[in-house]
Amino acid sequence: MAAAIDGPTNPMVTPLLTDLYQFTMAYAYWKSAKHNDRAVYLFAPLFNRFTLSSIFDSLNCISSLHFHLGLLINTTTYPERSDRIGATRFDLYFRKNPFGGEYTVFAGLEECIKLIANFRFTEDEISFIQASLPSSCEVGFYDYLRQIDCSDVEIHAISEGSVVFPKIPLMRIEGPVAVVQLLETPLVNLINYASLVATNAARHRFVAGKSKLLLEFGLRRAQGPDGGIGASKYCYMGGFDATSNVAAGKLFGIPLRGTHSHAFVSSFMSSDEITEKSLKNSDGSNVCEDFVSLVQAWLIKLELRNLDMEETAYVALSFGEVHFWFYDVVAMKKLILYRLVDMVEVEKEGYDAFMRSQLLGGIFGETNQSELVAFISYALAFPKNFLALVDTYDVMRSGIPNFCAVSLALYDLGYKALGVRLDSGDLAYLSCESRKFFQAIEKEFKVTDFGKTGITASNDLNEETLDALNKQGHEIDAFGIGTHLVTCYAQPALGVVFKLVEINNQPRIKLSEDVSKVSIPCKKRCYRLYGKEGYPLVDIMTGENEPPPKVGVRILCRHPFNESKRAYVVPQRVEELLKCFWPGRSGIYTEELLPLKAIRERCINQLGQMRSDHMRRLNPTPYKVSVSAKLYDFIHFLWLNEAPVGELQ
Ligand SMILES: Nc1ncnc2c1ncn2[C@@H]1O[C@H](COP(=O)(O)OP(=O)(O)OP(=O)(O)O)[C@@H](O)[C@H]1O
Ligand SMILES: O=P(O)(O)OC[C@H]1O[C@H](OP(=O)(O)OP(=O)(O)O)[C@H](O)[C@@H]1O
Ligand SMILES: O=C(O)c1cccnc1
Ligand SMILES: [Mg+2]
Repeated sequence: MAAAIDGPTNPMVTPLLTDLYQFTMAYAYWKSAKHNDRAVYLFAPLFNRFTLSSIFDSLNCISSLHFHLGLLINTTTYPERSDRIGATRFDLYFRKNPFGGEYTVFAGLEECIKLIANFRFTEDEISFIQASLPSSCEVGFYDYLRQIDCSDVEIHAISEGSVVFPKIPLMRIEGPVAVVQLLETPLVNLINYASLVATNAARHRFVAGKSKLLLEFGLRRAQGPDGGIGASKYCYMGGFDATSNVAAGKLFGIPLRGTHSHAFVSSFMSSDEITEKSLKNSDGSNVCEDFVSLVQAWLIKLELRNLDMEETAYVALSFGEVHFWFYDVVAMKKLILYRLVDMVEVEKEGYDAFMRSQLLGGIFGETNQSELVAFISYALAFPKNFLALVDTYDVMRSGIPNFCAVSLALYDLGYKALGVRLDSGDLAYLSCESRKFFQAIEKEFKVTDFGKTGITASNDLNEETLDALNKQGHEIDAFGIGTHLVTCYAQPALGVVFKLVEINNQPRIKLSEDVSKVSIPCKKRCYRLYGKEGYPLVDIMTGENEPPPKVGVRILCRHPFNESKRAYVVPQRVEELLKCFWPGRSGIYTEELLPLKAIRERCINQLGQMRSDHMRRLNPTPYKVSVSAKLYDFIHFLWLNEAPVGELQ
């Protein structure tokens, strides 16, 4: 048995986190002594014995002997153990890939194992169940609940972070029927959103491209605290690089990233608010006593860069130690001059022209001074990590020049600014314009790599907008994505289901008018078959005791429900999908629960291995999910035997 496993991340995940009907069913199982029922209940009055026995001889889902005998062997109860003769088996799977895609990322397994490993009722919980069930329920049931745990339950599952497909069991849960029944709701709950949001993240990653930094910014818009924490964990698993969610950073070690908000920018009004203006050089060798003036000086220099150098008067300004010669003052606007005038000594010969120019206006004056002050304050607080939100007033007329002035001043002191965030407007256009501005500065002022200054974009981004941005061409390096990502706006739930596939070794099938809802019975083995080029070709389910597919040996893979769909596959690699993650009392080898980072790597690798036509957004090719010929025959035999024959009158 594995070492002690912590409880679920969310303390609300307890044995009570289930639907009432699981308790009423558990009571009814208990009342009819079926909760631990170990009978070999082999009864197939409608079955064609000859056919069934020949199918089962090889499939071995049920001992063929019993069918030869055609016996109803009556109930024998082994109340203390579930694994004597038979077991109850449920498959947890989904029927359709989300978001119109053809793949899903399996997530949430670790939390399931944490629940199972710690599954015990407290006295308080038992009292509550007792108060919630009809008073006619016998007290012996509560004694039964008192002693149950999951030591008799076995979990086989696909590794978390794997790319998975409809109908293939993600988990097989075996154990006493009453206990496993209680697990249905929490397990489905733990897998559903986790897999959905991990898939959503993977899809956003696919559109954004490998080289982009993806930041999950969804906490404020997530569906409650658990939605927010889960989103951060599973978006990271699905390929995001970092989160803004601090609690998730602490809980799971996810890298934290962030910028600042519009409120920070608009909270500043004047440079008087900056009381400490000094900033040390990055190497600590020197101190710039007035970083504010240095920035102001750079702003003026930047503005001049845009002006016609031939024109008008000559002015020389000096700000303390720093001297600038302006060949054009026409574009100087009132605002900035008013702000500067007390700091500026205008040399005699240029004075008149300088004052005249105040009235003329121009590009320079467009920058918003309170925004500049906000940027300066942020840079003084984080000189090594300066990143500015540049769309509070006007991106190109204010935010970008202000950012550049601050960054260039930082550069003078040996720091390199991280970049800007755009949070409104045409993100493609603004990113391209910003990039041009950065490149022009690199060229003109010989600032190494300034052209590569980072551009982060946010604002209601989703797969579609990422795709549109790609088509238009953009210069964005990082995307901050919230609402659409974490709420799974495009599809709010993944239809994960939990279906009984075998009880006491007897296969069960759930029929439906809708063929896609027919369950695949029996304890199964599942394999992924890889082709010559290294891509996964098909997933195949077989009966538990069928020989596994072999490398280089042709195997017939059949669509589980469509007779005409089948293909021979010669696998170059065979991977068994279901592994034991909770051995119950068998104590056999259990897969380790890997750290989140390792699961993320698995996820990224597996997504990278998929053939591109399965991954594309528009009309992706369905990945083939199949059954062996024997399992196919068995499913259909069982189907015919379970479905009543209609009568026409
Ligand atoms: N180039 C683009 N192509 C396609 N969609 C874009 C592009 N640029 C931005 N978008 C998207 O267009 C939408 C614009 O949102 P909205 O209409 O709220 O405007 P806004 O720029 O946010 O304005 P506001 O100043 O009111 O915040 C967002 O979802 C954004 O992601
Ligand atoms: O747009 P999302 O994908 O949800 O990304 C997160 C958003 O959250 C913040 O907005 P804020 O809460 O300030 O609201 P607003 O931008 O809608 O005004 C941020 O500026 C992003 O725009
Ligand atoms: O850090 C950010 O920029 C951020 C964080 C959460 C939401 N929006 C933006
Ligand atoms: Mg926004």
